[in-house]
Amino acid sequence: MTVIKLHNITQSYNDNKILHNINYTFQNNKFYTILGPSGCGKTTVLKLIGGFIHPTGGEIFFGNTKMNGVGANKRKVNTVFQDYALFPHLNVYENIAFGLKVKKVNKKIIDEKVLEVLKLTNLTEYKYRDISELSGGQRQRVAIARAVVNEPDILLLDEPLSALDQKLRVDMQYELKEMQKRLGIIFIFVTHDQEEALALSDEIIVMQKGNIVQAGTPKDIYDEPLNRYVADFIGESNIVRGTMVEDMKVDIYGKTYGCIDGGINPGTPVDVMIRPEDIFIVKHNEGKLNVTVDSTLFRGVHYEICCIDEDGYEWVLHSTKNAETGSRVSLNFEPEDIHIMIPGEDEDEFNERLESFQEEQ
Ligand SMILES: Nc1ncnc2c1ncn2[C@@H]1O[C@H](COP(=O)(O)OP(=O)(O)OP(=O)(O)O)[C@@H](O)[C@H]1O
Repeated sequence: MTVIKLHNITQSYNDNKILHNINYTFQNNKFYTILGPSGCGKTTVLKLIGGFIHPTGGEIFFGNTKMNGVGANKRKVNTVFQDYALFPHLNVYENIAFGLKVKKVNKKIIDEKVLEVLKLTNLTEYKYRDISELSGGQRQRVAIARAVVNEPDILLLDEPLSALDQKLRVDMQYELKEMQKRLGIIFIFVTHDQEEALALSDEIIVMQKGNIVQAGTPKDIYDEPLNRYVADFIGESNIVRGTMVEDMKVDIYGKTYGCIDGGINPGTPVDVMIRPEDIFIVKHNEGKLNVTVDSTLFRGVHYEICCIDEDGYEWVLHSTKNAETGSRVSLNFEPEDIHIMIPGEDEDEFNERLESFQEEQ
């Protein structure tokens, strides 16, 4: 059983520190997504696991074996890159068989293995097609087939769906998830697309400026983001300033609301998050907050309704029913849907939480 352990990993390029003390353990047979904005260090983590670069500090283990200094060709890891890097002069079969031929694997075994991955990736009927005659999604599948034919323990996927249109992207997401289950190996997928991360992952790792800020199941991260940065990155949210009044009571813009969080000193400034789908419209004066409907947008599965409260603050909610612009209504939300977060701007507090999170890993 392969487990990848990153222990106190740092990475610098020319004295420029890119990764700061990364600690994380990847378990076997799980789909991981590394999520974060451009330049936060996602690809650098993949390159370290793939053995394309070696860490400036810290240790990488595969199981009990220390992998620092072990080259990419000595690891049971394969990578699917954003641009697929297929051989344009070879057909589908030849592209997939290439690595096995180089290793001088017996022709009959190559044939068996290629046929098996063609089936796995739904490419059997395209076996002898030239790469130039394939769609983007089919090329993507060839790249994956070529990566898995060597039976790696770990598959690294660096933004592999970014070149596909939206519909194809969603289809490929289903296929990738299915493939990971069938192969039973570790998939580590890099993206800056939060919807993709939520749909695909068993675990999401959120990165910011070379640090892991939060890691957990999609539901954990969506429901309980550690701070404003994570909440903003994952899903849509109303994030407002508040102050803890006492356990299970928070002040938002001068009004006190019940919440389910405790253990934070009264008077502590906090960020408060309420997801748009957790806010409901009721009759004027009958809810927690009187507002005027400012604008509405039809988003297909729901209406996105923007309201302004009596103090001029904006609240966005999602509803299957539309509301009339200019109408005066009231908003309701439950105490368990008020999520309290420590403000990200408070550096000391933030670093303390970051350290305790990293220690837990
Ligand atoms: N070989 C290198 N030499 C110097 N700096 C590098 C090198 N490779 C990456 N960097 C820098 O390291 C930082 C992290 O890069 P990385 O590619 O890991 O980010 P990323 O999160 O994958 O970004 P993207 O989503 O844009 O691919 C960036 O600031 C990048 O400029």
